[in-house]
Amino acid sequence: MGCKSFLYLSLVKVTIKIQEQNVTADLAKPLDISITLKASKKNPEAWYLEPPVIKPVQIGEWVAKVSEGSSVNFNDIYFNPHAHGTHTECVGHISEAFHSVNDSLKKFFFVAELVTVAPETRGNDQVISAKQLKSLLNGTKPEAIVIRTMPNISSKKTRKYSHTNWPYFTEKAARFLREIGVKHVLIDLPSIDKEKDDGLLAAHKAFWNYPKEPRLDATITEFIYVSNKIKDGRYLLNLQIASFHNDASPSKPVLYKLIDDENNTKN
Ligand SMILES: N[C@@H](CC(=O)c1ccccc1NC=O)C(=O)O
Repeated sequence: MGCKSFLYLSLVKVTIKIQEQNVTADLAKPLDISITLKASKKNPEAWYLEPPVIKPVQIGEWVAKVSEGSSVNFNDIYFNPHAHGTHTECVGHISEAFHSVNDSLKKFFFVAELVTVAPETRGNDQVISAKQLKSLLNGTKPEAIVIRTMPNISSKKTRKYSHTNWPYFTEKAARFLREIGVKHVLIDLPSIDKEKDDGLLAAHKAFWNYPKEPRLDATITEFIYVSNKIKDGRYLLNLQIASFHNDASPSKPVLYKLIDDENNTKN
């Protein structure tokens, strides 16, 4: 019969225990901090690559596009996880030995601290320093940190970053995060390191403790975008990747506001 029933869930309250902390979040209100990958000039770019390509498979006369007579839309996608949008990487990004991010990230919910930082000027560079992170974290030692850099303009979602010398972490800043036990760093820049650093990757190495004792379970997520509507503070983070056997994968980090959070003074 024509009877349909819909259930509108306006509040989906979950309480989970993470690292001995009970946190309650409303899963009906996701705050998506990923950038949508598009095959257009509007997609962000870094590392000197052209935009991604999404195009129908073509075999002889057959074009896999419904509007061109195919029964299905069936696209090939060409993109680079590091250059074209939100992605999560593991130490395999800088190691001689192969490591897959799909083996590094085995849990998907974390308590995360969202902080906003205005990088400091050092010569011709803009840097995020250990002192700034220390002061923003104010003694908290989160499992994940989400960093929103200032100025936070929505053009970050479409910016062409190649040759722009974007702001980056000092080596000390990355080491500080490792030392306080942060496992997952998320940032709204193409890299936590300086664009042109002659292959030094000092912050990546410090964060992963590479090559001394590589932290195989630590990840770096780059190219996120955190709307100005989201306030600094503690959140439940759901960090999901596509299951690629590769050093990096496109990812979808989503924040959930915590309800009645006694440990959160900010939101
Ligand atoms: N900064 C490095 C290059 C680099 O880091 C890089 C190059 C291509 C694709 C990704 C890179 N790093 C990403 O985190 C260099 O100047 O050699």
